[in-house]
Amino acid sequence: MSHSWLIVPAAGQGRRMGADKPKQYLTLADGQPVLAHTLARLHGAFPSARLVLCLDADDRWFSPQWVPFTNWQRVAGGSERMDSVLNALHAMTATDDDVVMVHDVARPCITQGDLLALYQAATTNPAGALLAMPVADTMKRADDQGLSTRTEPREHLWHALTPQGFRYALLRRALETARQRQTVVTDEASAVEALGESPLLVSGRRDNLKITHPDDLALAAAILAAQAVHPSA
Ligand SMILES: Nc1ccn([C@@H]2O[C@H](COP(=O)(O)OP(=O)(O)OP(=O)(O)O)[C@@H](O)[C@H]2O)c(=O)n1
Ligand SMILES: C[C@](O)(CO)[C@H](O)COP(=O)(O)O
Repeated sequence: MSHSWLIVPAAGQGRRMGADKPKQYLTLADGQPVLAHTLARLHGAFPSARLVLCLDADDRWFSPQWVPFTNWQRVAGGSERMDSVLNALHAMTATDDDVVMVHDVARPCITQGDLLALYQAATTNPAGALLAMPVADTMKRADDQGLSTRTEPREHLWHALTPQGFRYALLRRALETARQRQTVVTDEASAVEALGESPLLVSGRRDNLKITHPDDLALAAAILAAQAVHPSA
């Protein structure tokens, strides 16, 4: 019997946020931290999935009260995001064909529609799938002084988002290969592409914000409020 798995990398320090605690523990709305909102969204779409939560070994802010899943485990994060995800893969009792979706804890505005669309694509495409956003702005290449030196072609250029979903065996092989090659990848799809596979890009909502910089917190709160009024907007 195959199972669905969710890996949530939540072991980051939030350096770019510059707060007094990791950004996943900053209060977002309803007095709940970012982490609680993200896990609630994932649970709403996949209530029976198995959750593997990657937390820093020295995390002193986490509380299990924020985990709505019945079947879940925590694993220690690693030095890079990919190490945290690999630690999760090594701790899972998954079978090769289980579908594994990886979603940043820093993306609390993810919607049920996008989650289900990604799951469907990851299940039907052997090379997996990732939520992504076609680039809508003109893209500039800067020099070290911040001067625009070139405009990059934006045809077929996408912003990679999360979740990204793959069969367990492929994802584990891809990240272990990246580690053996001493390559640091910033998303799972990069590692799968390096094997010569082509994951499917699934066009996702533009409000699937990754909370990264200080002004992202208020923006994420505004998105959640707007989604509450217009759920399918
Ligand atoms: N060693 C790491 C680094 C990051 N992450 C997680 O990966 C996601 C995306 O990373 P990012 O937005 O860069 O978060 P941080 O690493 O916390 O941010 P920063 O780079 O500003 O420190 C986040 O949910 C973060 O918690 C992780 O689990 N393990
Ligand atoms: C996985 C990701 O969110 C896709 O855009 C992104 O690569 C994470 O990058 P970060 O530097 O770890 O935030």
